Amino acid sequence: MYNKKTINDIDVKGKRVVIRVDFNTPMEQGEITDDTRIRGSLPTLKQLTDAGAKLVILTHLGRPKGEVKEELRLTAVAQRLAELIGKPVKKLDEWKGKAVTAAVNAMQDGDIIMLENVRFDAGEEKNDASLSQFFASLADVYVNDAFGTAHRAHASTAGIAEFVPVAVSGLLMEQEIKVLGQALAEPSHPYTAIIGGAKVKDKIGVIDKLLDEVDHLILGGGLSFTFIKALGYDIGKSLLEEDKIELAKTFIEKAKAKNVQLHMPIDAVVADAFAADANTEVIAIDAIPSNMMGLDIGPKTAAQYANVIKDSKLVVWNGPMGVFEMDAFANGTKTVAQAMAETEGYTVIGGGDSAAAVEKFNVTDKMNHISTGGGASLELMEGKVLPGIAVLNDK
Ligand SMILES: Nc1ncnc2c1ncn2[C@@H]1O[C@H](COP(=O)(O)OP(=O)(O)O)[C@@H](O)[C@H]1O
Ligand SMILES: O=C(OP(=O)(O)O)[C@H](O)COP(=O)(O)O
Repeated sequence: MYNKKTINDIDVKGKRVVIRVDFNTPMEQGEITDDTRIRGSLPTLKQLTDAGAKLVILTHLGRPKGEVKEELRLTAVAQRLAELIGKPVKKLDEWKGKAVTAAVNAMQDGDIIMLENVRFDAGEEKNDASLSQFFASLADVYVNDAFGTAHRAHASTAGIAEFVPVAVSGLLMEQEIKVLGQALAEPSHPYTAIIGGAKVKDKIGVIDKLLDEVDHLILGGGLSFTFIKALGYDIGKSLLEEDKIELAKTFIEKAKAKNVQLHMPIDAVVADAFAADANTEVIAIDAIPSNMMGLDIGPKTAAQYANVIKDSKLVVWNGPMGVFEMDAFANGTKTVAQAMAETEGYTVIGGGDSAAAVEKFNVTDKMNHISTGGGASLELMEGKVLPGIAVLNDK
């Protein structure tokens, strides 16, 4: 698949190493609720500072869309990293400009600086060349350890590599490519994929490829409502990606043609508001009232899904079954997580929120691989080129 140079192939002593990580951690009211992604890059960061690099860390948090959003500053993230790595992490309030250059120029070997959220700059997601060049001006070496963002061609994940002579992968990136590649190269059967969550636009495309591979496809979470709508049911105020309904219809047909068992919710927990204290009801999927929204799969659906998972030899899960962050809508995700913990099949979880769910339900240790990337792991499975990996130097 990929055979990229890593930090083990280079000497970093005294060098300015700009490293892109994915510290897009789930947060609630300014507090980090799951630090899996920070812990995931610790081995890379430790190895680099222990070797005497001057580490300049870049990451995004959330989707601020090119504007400074106070609640998406990296203060809490830098603080958590400092605790975990046991060294000071100097967090800057800017991501570019003279103050950043001056701070980097003043670094000693082994120092760590984190720049402010790179998505505060509109140039980041546009892969703007001048922003890439600015990031590159801070670097003797570029390292990409942001597997979770490797499917994005942004200034800090891809553009920068064009302007730095040495661009290598971090240890997390290397590990993710290896483990996912091995699990999916010759999948064991029955092979089950579970797709849920809220990023419908990003994730629906992978279903096409999955239908060529899997025996069972389980749909849940916000994504499933576009399919339920495609079947002709009323979904009330549930999450809908209107312009993907036709695509969903083609996938339902393809599943039939390919003899793939497509599992969709038969019941749902509906609510009158997107809130922890909303009025809720468990209802059959063909009876969602027009003023309610589906925020979790129902208990009958969850039990069915658990049975399929238990009989599978390989299960790949991306995207929660409901709004598990709120207890009223957590049961579907919890049942699926527990079934994943109990199955004898090989289990792969992908995505920041899915990893957080597994952690919340205390079954992290029971999973075979928890990928830090949701969309990225799906695109890797689809066989797409991931720009954040493609730009790195070959061995
Ligand atoms: N029925 C639903 N309606 C709205 N949001 C949902 C629903 N089910 C799940 N979600 C939300 O989806 C989010 C995770 O989606 P996504 O980012 O696609 O997953 P991941 O981070 O694991 O890749 C969670 O925060 C969860 O609250
Ligand atoms: O959380 C992420 O992806 P994921 O939800 O697919 O796991 C990554 O940080 C990428 O974020 P993005 O989907 O806003 O580009």
